[in-house]
Parts: sequence; C-alpha cells; structure tokens
Amino acid sequence: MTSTTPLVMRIMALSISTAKRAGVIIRDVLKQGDLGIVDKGKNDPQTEADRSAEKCIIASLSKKFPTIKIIGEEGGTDLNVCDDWLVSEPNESFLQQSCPAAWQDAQPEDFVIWVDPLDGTAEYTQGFVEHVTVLIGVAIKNSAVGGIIHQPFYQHASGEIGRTIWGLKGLGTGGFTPVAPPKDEFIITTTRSHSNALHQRAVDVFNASKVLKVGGAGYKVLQLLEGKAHAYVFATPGCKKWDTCAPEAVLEANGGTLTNINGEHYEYHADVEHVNRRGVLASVGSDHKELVEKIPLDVRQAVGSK
Ligand SMILES: Nc1ncnc2c1ncn2[C@@H]1O[C@H](COP(=O)(O)O)[C@@H](OP(=O)(O)O)[C@H]1O
Ligand SMILES: [Mg+2]
Ligand SMILES: [Mg+2]
Ligand SMILES: [Mg+2]
Repeated sequence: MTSTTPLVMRIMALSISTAKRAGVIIRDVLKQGDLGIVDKGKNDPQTEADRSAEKCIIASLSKKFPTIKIIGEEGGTDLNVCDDWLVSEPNESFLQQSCPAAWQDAQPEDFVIWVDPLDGTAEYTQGFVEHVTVLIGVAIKNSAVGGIIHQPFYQHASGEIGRTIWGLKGLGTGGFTPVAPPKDEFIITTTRSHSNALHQRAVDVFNASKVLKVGGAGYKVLQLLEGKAHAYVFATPGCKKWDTCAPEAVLEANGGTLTNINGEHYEYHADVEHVNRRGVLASVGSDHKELVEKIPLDVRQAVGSK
C-alpha cells in the first residue's frame, strides 16, 4: 500500500481484516458460553458479542481513519480496547486492485462508515449461527458504495470456518461465487423474527414458490447473491442503515438492487434517520420496478406511515 492508494481502497482493505477479527470475537463469546444478553427493546437483543465486536471494529477503523464518521449499531464510543482487538493490517490482496475512477478522489468528509458488528443477534442467541454476519458499509456522499459481509460460522468443505465477502460499486465483488437464481421459480427470503400482518400481505402478493424465513439483512442478501432467492421482502420499519449499507453495496456491485418498498434508494449521510422506515425490497435478476408495483399501493403507503 502506498500513500497514494485512494482512501476508499484503504478503508475497504482494513474493513475486510477487521470484520474477520470481529468474527473471531463472536465465535469466542459463543464458545465461552455466557452471552450476556440485554434487551434493547421488543425483539431486539444485544449480547457481549455485539458489544465486543463493535469495540474492535470502531477502535480499529477510527485509529487508522480518525477524521471519518463511523456509526455503529451499539453506539459504542469506548475506544480503549486491548491491543489484541486492534487491527492495523489491511487485506493486501484487496489492495492489488484498481480503484474505480468515480471514488478515486473521495475525501474523508465524503465518507460515513456504517457498522453492524453482529447482524442476526436473535438467531445467534437461538443457535441459528449460520445466519450471523458482520456488516461494514462504506457510504460516499450519501450512497452505499462499498461493503463487507463476513460470515463467522460459514463452514468450508475443507473444514475451514468463516468467509468474507466484499463488494465495491464499479469494481465488483469478491470472496464468493455469484450464482443466478433459478428461472422457473420465484423464491422470497424474509424475516423470521420481525413479521406482522402488513408485512405478511406484501409477501403474499408475490405468490412465491417458496418463502425462506431467515435472520439478518446480510444473510438474506447473500441468499440473493448465491441464487437461493429472487427477492428479499421486508415491508415493515425496524431495520436500520447499518443493516442495509453493506448489503446494498455488495448486491448492487453485482447487478442487484436494494431499495425501500417503494423502489427508492435510502440515503446514508451522517445525519440521516437510522431507521429504514419504509422497509426493504431487494432483488436480483428481476425487473425491480415490476416487483415494487406488485405490492398494493395501500400496503406500501401504510408501511412506516405512523
Ligand atoms: N422491529 C425491529 N426492531 C428492532 N430491530 C429490528 C426490527 N426489525 C428488524 N430489525 C433488525 O434488522 C436486522 C434484520 O432483521 P430480520 O432478521 O428480522 O430480517 C436485525 O439486525 P440485528 O440482528 O443486527 O439487530 C434486526 O434486529
Ligand atoms: Mg441488534
Ligand atoms: Mg443488523
Ligand atoms: Mg446487529
């Protein structure tokens, strides 16, 4: 890495290494057994793994990029972490690639990094660990541009555990092999822990051949990227900018689309409302606008209206 390496490349490369380190913390907390669960609200648990992984990520990124705005789900500002949690080595193979021209001159003030240290906490506490991801999203001037989705419990055939997927708009994706979803089916992936009647109406209109109920925004987007589902439908408020920034960037770097259920992209500047009030609709290999229009207007208008 040279001093002329564009900032976005340096942020992505350190985020890849940091997400992996956070994944080790998440596995260690589970191994040690005491999850230290705190309820932040209805169906909104936080564990020691969420808290510790966030400290590791925010301390590591803010040490290297002190002037960049970083927003984490757990609101952590304690940067006094042990050296063992401070990651300073960027992922070298990511740095071998060329920075897309559009981001080459982005300045520190153009960035917001959105951190979800553990996406799928409810599933983590219930033993569905394959749904768990670490999400680091890189927004430039309001848009989700880059993202890391790390799966700490992914089992490789070789026996190795964990994998790290990245995407940068204009460059592409890495860490996995994209697969197109089957042409003769329409499979929806959706929440398993935050459904309600209105959301169910939106899912039902698609008359899907299968509805997969899994945890986490990161895991659902991975299902789209790996051809397991055609659309991610979440017609209720509740998920936040740190849930969607990284998944949106990775999905869109691979030709998919992630918007609210009206088909509009979310904004990711530092002062934006954290809640994704109008839900999430993400797709791959479909006409996204057609999917939006399938959801009855009264359902779309009701989501997030109060
Ligand atoms: N009603 C709600 N209240 C709090 N968090 C919600 C929520 N609906 C969705 N989320 C959050 O959005 C993410 C994806 O949700 P789901 O798995 O239901 O699709 C999870 O992130 P975290 O696990 O990082 O908190 C989940 O907690
Ligand atoms: Mg949470
Ligand atoms: Mg989350
Ligand atoms: Mg989380």
